[in-house]
Amino acid sequence: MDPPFNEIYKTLLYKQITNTVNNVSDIPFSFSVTAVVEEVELPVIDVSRLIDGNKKEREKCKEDIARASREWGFFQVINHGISMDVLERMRQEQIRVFKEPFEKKSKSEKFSAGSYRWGTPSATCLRQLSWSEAFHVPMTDISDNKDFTTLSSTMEKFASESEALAYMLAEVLAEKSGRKSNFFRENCVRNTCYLRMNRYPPCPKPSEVYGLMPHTDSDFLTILYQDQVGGLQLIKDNKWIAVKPNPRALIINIGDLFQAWSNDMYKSVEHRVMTNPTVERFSTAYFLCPSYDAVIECSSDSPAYRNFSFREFRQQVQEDVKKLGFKVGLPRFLNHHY
Ligand SMILES: C=C1C[C@]23C[C@@]1(O)CC[C@H]2[C@@]12CC[C@H](O)[C@@](C)(C(=O)O1)[C@H]2[C@@H]3C(=O)O
Ligand SMILES: O=C(O)CCC(=O)C(=O)O
Ligand SMILES: [Fe+2]
Repeated sequence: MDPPFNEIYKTLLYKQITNTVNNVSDIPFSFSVTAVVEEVELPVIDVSRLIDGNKKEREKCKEDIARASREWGFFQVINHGISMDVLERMRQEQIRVFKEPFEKKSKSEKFSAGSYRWGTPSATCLRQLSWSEAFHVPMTDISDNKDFTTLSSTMEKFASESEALAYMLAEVLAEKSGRKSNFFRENCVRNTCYLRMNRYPPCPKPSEVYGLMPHTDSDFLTILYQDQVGGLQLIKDNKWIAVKPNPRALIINIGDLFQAWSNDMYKSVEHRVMTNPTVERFSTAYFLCPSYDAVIECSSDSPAYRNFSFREFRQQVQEDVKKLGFKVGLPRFLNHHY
């Protein structure tokens, strides 16, 4: 059974109509989202060259990763080392867990309280509603899980394979920005990372609501495993572009922490997910995060951001989402912010 999306939709639509009648400014939502967007293939990088390639091929691969992270903030990796078997098992377990009744998911004892999310609790207007449900799970919940299930063991396996890829990419990006690459193995240990399982149910009003509202990720980098339905879009050169699914590839995107740590060299790019009227969509994301006490320090003579801990960043994001209905993110931590 789906979460009560229709009810929240009706409530927010009613609010929008009454506001329009009463001339209260609530930006109409008919809508930037339907604007034509180009479908493109993101840069595709064969990362097996980092391990099997000769010196020249390795260097070329590193440069490809760094360039895509500077120019797109997004790229795809193939021959990434995460086995098809683990990916398929992850997807099957995910489909199974979302099939459970809404009441069971929302009171789920599988993971700690608040891991299951649907819609956008803070939404005060239609444009803030996300037509999706997710389990946003801290890895500690999985490693400490005493009742060993196929779900938790599959998540553990998916996470350990993703972790290896995430370290490898983060180390390349550190090296190419002149930073020490051991930072990640020291500060982003297994238990500080997050795994997120997303489900986007079919939506009867696809032109009026997002599957996932525009956001940047609050981590160092994200590894995304999506199905072939499509719907992910990102901003490039001030335009929304749609990502064409590639069955062989995983998507990598730079998060806020890497943008700050690299002093804006690598870009944490806004992205969103569009809904589909008939087909449900699934994706799984692995977020490379440091411990809450880790300090994100820009290395530069003129750092764009002040030093901040991951704890501070998360708390600020949560406070903004609660108070304003959206995440402000990095601009809050700019030096000379006024
Ligand atoms: C309402 C919100 C929660 C969120 C930030 C946002 O403003 C929009 C999307 C949400 C999201 C989705 C991806 C990540 O899980 C997340 C941590 C992020 O960076 O953007 C969450 C944010 C959150 O849950 O705090
Ligand atoms: O489902 C997708 O394609 C993107 C999901 C996403 O952006 C996220 O979970 O942060
Ligand atoms: Fe995201």
